[in-house]
Amino acid sequence: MNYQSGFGNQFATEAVAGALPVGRNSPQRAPHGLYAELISGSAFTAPRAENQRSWVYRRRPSVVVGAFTPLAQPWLKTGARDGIDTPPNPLRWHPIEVPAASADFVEGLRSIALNGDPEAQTGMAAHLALFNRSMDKRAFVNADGDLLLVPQQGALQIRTELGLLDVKPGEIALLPRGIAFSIAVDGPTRVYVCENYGAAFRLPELGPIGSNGLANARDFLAPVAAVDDTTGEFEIVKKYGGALWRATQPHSPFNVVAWHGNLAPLKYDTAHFNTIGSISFDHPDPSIFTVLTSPTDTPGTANCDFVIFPPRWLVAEDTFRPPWYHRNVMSEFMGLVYGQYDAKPEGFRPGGMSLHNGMVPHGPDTEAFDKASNAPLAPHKLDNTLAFMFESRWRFRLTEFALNGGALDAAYADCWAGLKEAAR
Ligand SMILES: O=C(O)Cc1cc(O)ccc1O
Ligand SMILES: [Fe+2]
Repeated sequence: MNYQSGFGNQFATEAVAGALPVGRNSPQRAPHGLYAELISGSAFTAPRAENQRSWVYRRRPSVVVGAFTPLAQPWLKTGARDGIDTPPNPLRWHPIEVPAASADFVEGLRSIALNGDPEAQTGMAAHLALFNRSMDKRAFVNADGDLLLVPQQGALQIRTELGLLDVKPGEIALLPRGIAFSIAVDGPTRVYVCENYGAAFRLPELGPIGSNGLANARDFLAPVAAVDDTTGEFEIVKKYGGALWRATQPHSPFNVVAWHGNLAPLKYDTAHFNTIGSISFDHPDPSIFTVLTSPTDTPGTANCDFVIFPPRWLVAEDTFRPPWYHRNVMSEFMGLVYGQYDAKPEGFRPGGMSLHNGMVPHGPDTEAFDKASNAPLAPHKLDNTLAFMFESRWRFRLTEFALNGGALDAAYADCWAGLKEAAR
């Protein structure tokens, strides 16, 4: 696979020599008779640092498509309005198996936790995608939000309008809103999905960390142009205002021969994350593990932070090293790609999920507490592990599927029952 590197870079790529106009975006006649089309990911007048747009040069413009009609997908929910009243308990789910019945990415989406409202361009959703079939002559366009895919089981071959991305567990994909894509898989596949209705994800500020560290811009990879010249009818599935719609068109939507700009799908390998931690004492706030952030208008208060807990050394002296007991104003949806999470060594399983909504107390289970309270404080490597968190300023409301679909761990709170009262 061939990629171009750099978060937010101004990329330029052509699958056919000479297809990209030089020195202008919209010549009177684009090269090779292609159509020039602009896709903007920010308001025209957004500040330069946040301005995102790409020019695509395609065999036919996207406007050549039939009328959209409703498409039922009863498991896919949108915004706080589609959630149900959610108890202020710590919540955890066992891994949900990929059903044997044939399903592609769109059919396999199962919404779990919701907040905000895409009409107001605020909030996010956490979904699972449980599927086993490749999308065939079918593309998905999400106009409601950007998608952040965190594959947990099975690799993804993603074809987008701008080219191809191969993404396997341990890596993530960021698919901007409004850009068509299609996903091919080899077998049963489980993906955690963050649908971000708010401001586009960006790299966090580094403050005193300096000019390097955490996720480095150059490790984000964008595709090169890869035109799909297959003929015949294509189905376009569009998520628009919380509903799915379908239309057909007589050609592939992946008919882009060349493109340039900084609005692009990206992949990132979390193995490249430069993890920073305490080299003196105390367990730091998990914000040091932020890979990407979707800010709100309130400084430092994210619509969504994507945070990872990667392999790392623990060396802090006279310190309880796992997370402390806490309750936070922010809401925390977590998943586990592989290995063990130090606060919950047994009950939180790869493919599982947890939700600790704003001001819901949580922290290490009894086993983790006892172990960490008595462990010799030699340097210790937390290895072969990758947990992550979608952290939001907005409380999550669960779907009926999440709360009553059978995967909820009814005994979760028991993991703290063994914590003894301190002597009086
Ligand atoms: O609750 C969790 O497991 C996530 C988390 C991890 C951490 O190291 C500190 C705070 C926090 O919310
Ligand atoms: Fe937490």
